[in-house]
Amino acid sequence: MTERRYRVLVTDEVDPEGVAILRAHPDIEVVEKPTRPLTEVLEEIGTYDAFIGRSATRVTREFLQAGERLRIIGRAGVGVDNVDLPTATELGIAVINAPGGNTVSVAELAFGVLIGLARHVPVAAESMRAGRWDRSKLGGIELRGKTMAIIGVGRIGGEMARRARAFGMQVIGYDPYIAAPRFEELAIERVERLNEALERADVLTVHVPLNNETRGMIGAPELSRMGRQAFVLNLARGGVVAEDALADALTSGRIAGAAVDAFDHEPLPVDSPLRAIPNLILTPHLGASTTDAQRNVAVEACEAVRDALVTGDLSAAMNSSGVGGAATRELRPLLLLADRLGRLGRALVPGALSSLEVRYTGPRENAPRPLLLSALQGALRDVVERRAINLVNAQHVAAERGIETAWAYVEPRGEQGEEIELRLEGGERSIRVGGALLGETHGRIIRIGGFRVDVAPRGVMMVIRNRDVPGVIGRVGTLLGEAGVNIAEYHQARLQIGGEALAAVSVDSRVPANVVDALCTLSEILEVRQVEME
Ligand SMILES: NC(=O)c1ccc[n+]([C@@H]2O[C@H](COP(=O)([O-])OP(=O)(O)OC[C@H]3O[C@@H](n4cnc5c(N)ncnc54)[C@H](O)[C@@H]3O)[C@@H](O)[C@H]2O)c1
Ligand SMILES: O=C(O)CC[C@@H](O)C(=O)O
Repeated sequence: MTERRYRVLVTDEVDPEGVAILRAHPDIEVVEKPTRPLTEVLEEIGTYDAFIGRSATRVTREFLQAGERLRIIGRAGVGVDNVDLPTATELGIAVINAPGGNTVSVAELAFGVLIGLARHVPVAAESMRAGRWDRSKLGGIELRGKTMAIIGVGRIGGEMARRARAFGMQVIGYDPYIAAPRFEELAIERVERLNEALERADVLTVHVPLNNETRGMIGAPELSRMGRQAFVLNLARGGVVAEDALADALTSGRIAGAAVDAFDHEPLPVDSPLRAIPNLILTPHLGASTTDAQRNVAVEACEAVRDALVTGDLSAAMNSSGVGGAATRELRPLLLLADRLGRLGRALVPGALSSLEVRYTGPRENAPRPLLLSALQGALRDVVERRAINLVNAQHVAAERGIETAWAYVEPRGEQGEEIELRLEGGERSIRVGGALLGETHGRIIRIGGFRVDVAPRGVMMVIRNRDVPGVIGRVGTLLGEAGVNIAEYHQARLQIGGEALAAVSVDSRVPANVVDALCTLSEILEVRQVEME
């Protein structure tokens, strides 16, 4: 059997339908293991190119550093609070999650536990199992007419709003990062202050990611603003609602009930005081645990990891500095051209690079930033030791080396096509190199310094500065021919007759050092550089 190129470790019981997508690819070898302690994973993670898991495995700095070959972390789910994102970005490891696949499952469970609280379903079921008939003790309330306050009006928050309206509830929402039209579309009354949401809520439900801003956002002071009739739902992450404060509010009767699906420490310790509170419904992080959601997120994550590994498509990566999304796929020919221009410019500015600027002219206003990253990727590809440079860590690597970066967008004039210009500075030198896109797919190098050229960025490119005297092209051609180097394109440009000239020569293989030396000894040659374009 031929060896497969990429090894992927899959753990945490990712749905088989997703894993089958990886197995079906001839270049991918899949190893599936159950969830294990970190120490065991660390022993072998160095042999894998990608890892896919759910929330149970913590992808720490140590994990990422031990993964010497790791290029992709796939998360079959939404929250990536179990992944050390800054370290992944620093090391150029793309983090890909599966947003959206489990949204409805979480919202449905939230309504399940909410009705459970409103109608005492768990207590009633337990009392029946115990042989009792507690009908008079278990009177509930309707949801109709009550106010649901949604904290975080993203995907799950939006589905909560739709369901709440179907129940005849009033819906208010707090999310400072979401623009007004989404509130209008979901018929959610927007509140500007968290306190207003707390004071008006009969049901408070949190659907925010766990981060420094949201950790503990519902603590004792917030709970004290709520009505005694209120329910609190946390199906987001442990820590968004402070567990101790929630326990106090429930046991003191400050609020009527709560449901929690995600905890500070998972699994929840056996002796956790939360387990003993009667008006608290606990579920063991079940929000996404439906066959539908698991299939959706597994397929989404595995497809994206396969594409990232095999084709280098990082458009689904959440840490590719804003380069994610379908738009990136459209930008591919431009990204490739920017990378090649970065390589070319770098070869012409020896020594440490101090700045790189990108100017893009064309119709795509979103292009300059990704093009800058791609140009950096090309320019810095030899400076990162152990790891490859890519769109994920390009900006980080540049900042680490003190390289100033900038980009600019220029509106095209008339029939002008798409063009990229890079300006690189380092040591005593600075250079402008330019390229254009032909027919939306093929990049050409069109400018090197002050010279207009027209050559495809392929194979190996030689940039030869020479004096404009007769016979140079012949002599260069002869030396290359004698060395068995085939010339694909030769573009000679000059600024004035008899002045300085420049040749952009595309060749099919690298030119041996002794041939470059021989070229440099020709009296009319001023400088020879070669750049690997592939
Ligand atoms: N229980 C589960 O099994 C389960 C499953 C899926 C997701 N989750 C959790 O639910 C969270 C939400 O998922 P989603 O898909 O809706 O994410 P999302 O990114 O679509 O929505 C999150 C929303 O929170 C908002 N937000 C961020 N910080 C905020 C703040 N300080 N105040 C108010 N709003 C803020 C954002 O603007 C965004 O609209 C995830 O981050 C994850 O942690 C849990
Ligand atoms: O691993 C799981 O299934 C839970 C995932 C869920 O919390 C998420 O953030 O998507």
